[in-house]
Amino acid sequence: MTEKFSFTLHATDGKARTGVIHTPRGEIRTPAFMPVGTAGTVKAMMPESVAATGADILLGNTYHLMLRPTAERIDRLGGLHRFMNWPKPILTDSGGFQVMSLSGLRKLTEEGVTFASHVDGSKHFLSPERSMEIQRLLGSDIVMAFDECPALPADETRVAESMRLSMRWAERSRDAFGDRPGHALFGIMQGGVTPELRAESAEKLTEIGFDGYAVGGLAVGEGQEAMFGVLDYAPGFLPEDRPRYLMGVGKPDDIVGAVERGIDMMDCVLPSRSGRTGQAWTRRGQVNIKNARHMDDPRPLDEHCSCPACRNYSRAYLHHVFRAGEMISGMLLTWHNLHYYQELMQGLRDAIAAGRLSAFVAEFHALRAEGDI
Ligand SMILES: CNc1nc2cc3c(=O)[nH]c(N)nc3c(CCc3ccccc3)c2[nH]1
Ligand SMILES: [Zn+2]
Repeated sequence: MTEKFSFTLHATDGKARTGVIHTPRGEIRTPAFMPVGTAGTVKAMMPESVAATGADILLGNTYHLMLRPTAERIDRLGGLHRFMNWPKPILTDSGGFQVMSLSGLRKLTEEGVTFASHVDGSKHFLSPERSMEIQRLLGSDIVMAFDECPALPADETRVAESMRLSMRWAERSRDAFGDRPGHALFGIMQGGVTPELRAESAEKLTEIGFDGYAVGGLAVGEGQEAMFGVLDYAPGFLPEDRPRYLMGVGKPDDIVGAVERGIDMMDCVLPSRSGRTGQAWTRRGQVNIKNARHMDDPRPLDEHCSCPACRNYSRAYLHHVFRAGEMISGMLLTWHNLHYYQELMQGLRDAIAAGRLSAFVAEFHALRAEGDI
């Protein structure tokens, strides 16, 4: 068990890397997929079940938790790990992204952002300093700098101004974070789809110095082609001995493409959110279990999958409980999707370690039929 935060690279295959992030609360195998536990829970999952899928770390949200039950209350109750019964590492976002996408009535200044809670309309304020304090009260192991992610489409001038504000906020985040052994602070690169702006952002972050670096400002509607276009160069602008975290990504083929381009960590609500709507992700593509053609199908979702949903239930049963609106439906599909995502990550880690990533990626695409299976 280590008392400090460090990243060990074990192998590379092209631009792809595999390694381990060491934290006092445990190891994170990379490339890693991090399930999102927004309000202190991965929806429809017990923490033990999330751990059983193979997740080494999960995400919490400063924005949601500061509104309800508040960071001060969670601190008084022993911190977020104790509160939500998840003893392994937790990464929390800094809140700015969620303010812009969720809250009402906002005012953005150099100082920070004031906004109305989407829960009860009450007024709140976030700044680099306040975000660092909230994430410290929550006790998260990996803290994200407070940034601004511009809504797309945005013209280059707006993207440049927003990125430069985020870089000034990154410096204030670093200063406010202070020296916290065993806890990490990650900077977030912005700059839209403009290489020069991405380079300027990476330079500034590297100069300030962070324990890890996120590629922000993507997965906001730009589409996979534009996202991969940025990922063809942006990760390479970041220090290669530190973890690189692509925020908000994504579908299985987004994840494979991001890992090929040098990304080490990813998060997405997709496997849990789509699981609750009956959308299953499998090695052969997507299954919409609510489709009538599954009504009499005795086969499992995926005969190769070892998750509880695939081991113990038929497509017919899953179809039935979704149609009947039974709670077990979201539980089983979420478990399956998170299990599938973790199996995909294990496959990527093994392939990179064995120097056979291109063969793995070719097989990944060959197996995936288009549309519903
Ligand atoms: C879905 N697409 C998506 N693009 C993102 C861009 C950014 C960005 O540029 N800056 C920050 N700070 N966060 C972003 C997020 C939220 C990721 C998250 C959610 C929940 C918990 C912990 C972390 C994004 N999510
Ligand atoms: Zn399964």
